[in-house]
Amino acid sequence: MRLGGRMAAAIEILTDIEARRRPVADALKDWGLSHRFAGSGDRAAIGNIVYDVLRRRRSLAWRMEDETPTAMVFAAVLDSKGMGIKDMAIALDGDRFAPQMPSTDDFAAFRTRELSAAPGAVQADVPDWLADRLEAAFGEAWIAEAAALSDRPPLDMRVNTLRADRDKVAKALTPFAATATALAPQGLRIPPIAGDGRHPNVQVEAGFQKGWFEIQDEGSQIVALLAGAAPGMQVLDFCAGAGGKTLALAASMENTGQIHAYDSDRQRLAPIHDRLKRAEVRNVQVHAPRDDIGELEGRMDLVLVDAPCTGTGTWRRRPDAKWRLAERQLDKRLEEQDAVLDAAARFVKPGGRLVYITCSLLPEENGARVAAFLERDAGAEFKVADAAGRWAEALPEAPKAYHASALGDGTTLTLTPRTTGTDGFFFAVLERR
Ligand SMILES: C[S@@+](CC[C@H](N)C(=O)[O-])C[C@H]1O[C@@H](n2cnc3c(N)ncnc32)[C@H](O)[C@@H]1O
Repeated sequence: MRLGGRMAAAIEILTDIEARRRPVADALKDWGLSHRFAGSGDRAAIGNIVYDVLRRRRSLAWRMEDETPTAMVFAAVLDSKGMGIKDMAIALDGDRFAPQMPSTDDFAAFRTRELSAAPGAVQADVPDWLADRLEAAFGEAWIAEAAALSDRPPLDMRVNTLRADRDKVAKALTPFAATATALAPQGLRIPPIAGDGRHPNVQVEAGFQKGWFEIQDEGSQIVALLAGAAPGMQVLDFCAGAGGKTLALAASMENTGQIHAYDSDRQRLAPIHDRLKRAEVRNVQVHAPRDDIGELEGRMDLVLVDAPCTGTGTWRRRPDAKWRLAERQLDKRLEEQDAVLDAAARFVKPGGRLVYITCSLLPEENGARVAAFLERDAGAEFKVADAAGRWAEALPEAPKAYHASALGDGTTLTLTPRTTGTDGFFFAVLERR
């Protein structure tokens, strides 16, 4: 397919997403199934256009003064290819599959408007209702912080030190030019895709099948490391889900001690079994949702709460979620976060730690939930520890790229694409007296 056909396909898919409120991955898959002539290069290029538009739909629409999929696709392709309007006209000339090129007048706004003149939420590419919250989180830098959530993401992997080391995995991944991550000691990164390509499917590599590495964002690797799981500990991963953090904790514990992996949703927990097997993790006991784990109460050195959240920190990878997020969903998440913190805290032994993590950047889901927990903690059994100090211990070589905030007696950390080059994460540690 030529550029015009790819753009037309992207317009069709975006129209479908909008009309039927479909998840982007489903819409792309369906398009692929009904257009089998399209090769993998075409699909990758079309997917990039669709994702680029979804990441920046507000700013693209503002610059075009037109929020139709056609206008946004033209603007996104001009940007990503660094192309002028004339060059675009030449590229589409004679291509019978190309969409109708907007007229010179239609491009008037695009040629003259400066994004810096747009309202903050447009520059930041976020829904209006989130602007105040992001400003509360990042102050003057909020627009730059939010805009960085619209960049294309890298592909990060965590080397499983139970099976391999970073040099060995980097060598096995030589064709993909994976390089060491800047902060996480066991991370490898394939940079964001420039142009039309796509990241390799590293899960078909022999090294992946042998459990040498997992796909895990560098931010997720860092917060798992900061949790401070050490060999011989008793650990409860209370929101284990598919086990991304569980696997990282098991490696930190060198397969010793015991991790109890629990989740209230059987479906989400399901993939953990295969992943544990592949990674040769032997210190994890998986507890199904209805299992009684009462006997673990008051006995854990470390309880990890990787809480259900709005996922605003992962918008680079899930841009459609940005536009679907509604205030009532945020409210629901806040209730779940309070419930999960209260439920998990019971398992921490005196002198043990309760770690609270989200992949959101909204203050209500982060510091405010920890503060609310402390208020409910009538006996003042828990206190906030110094998360910035934990970073210095766990990552002595790494620059202190995070945002730190004071809370109670301690500090909490926020990682963002702009500062740490990772997905957005929040990290707090509470110590039980
Ligand atoms: C952010 S995800 C966990 C991701 C996982 N830790 C990982 O690293 O792959 C949050 C999880 O919390 C679980 N969850 C929500 N409410 C819960 C509750 N009350 N008790 C336990 N788990 C809960 C959800 O089912 C979901 O799997």
